[in-house]
Amino acid sequence: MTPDALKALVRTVPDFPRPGILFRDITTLIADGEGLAATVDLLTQRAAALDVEAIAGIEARGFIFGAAVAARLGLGFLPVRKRGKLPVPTIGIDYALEYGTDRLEIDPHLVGQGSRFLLLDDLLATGGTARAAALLLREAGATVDHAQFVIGLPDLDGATMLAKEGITTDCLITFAGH
Ligand SMILES: O=P(O)(O)OC[C@H]1O[C@H](OP(=O)(O)OP(=O)(O)O)[C@H](O)[C@@H]1O
Ligand SMILES: Nc1ncnc2[nH]cnc12
Repeated sequence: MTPDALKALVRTVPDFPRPGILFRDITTLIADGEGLAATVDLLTQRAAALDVEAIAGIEARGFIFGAAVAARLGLGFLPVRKRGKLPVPTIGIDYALEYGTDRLEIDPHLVGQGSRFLLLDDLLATGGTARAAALLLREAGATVDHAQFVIGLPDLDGATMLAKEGITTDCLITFAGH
């Protein structure tokens, strides 16, 4: 399946969760068996070319793809969770995204000193979420040089925000506009 065919499986919902946001919804993509398999195949091929030892996925949509790619590559998966979900002492970071603010938390004991993480999420918009996740992983001792996404919204410049942190960005498909 080509990236254009994957793009056609993403549903666009205007004015969600706020007026003016064009929400790029991956639930239609993952409901399609071929679409889901092709997405995980493409992410895995591209992740395999990177020198990484583990994958971190961002709650919630990053879990869907991150754990699948980690399993394919035989790597461990670390969930970067939203506030209050982890049952152990955490480190956390507040951040802003395209349509709000939130807090991410991790269990720092799951991060080995210097271990090389690939950050994986469904969508890159402003980059605020991915940047926060990378800073948190680094605070715990990880190296984070690469981030991978199914969808990129280049007009929101998330790749520039991540580049300023020394992080390369890879998106399977892109949508112009917000
Ligand atoms: O690049 P940014 O502007 O930071 O936006 C991208 C983030 O926004 C969405 O997550 P959301 O917080 O809506 O959470 P969800 O995965 O739980 O739906 C998306 O899954 C990314 O994590
Ligand atoms: N436009 C958008 N669609 C879906 N998820 C998003 N996360 C941030 N911006 C988004």
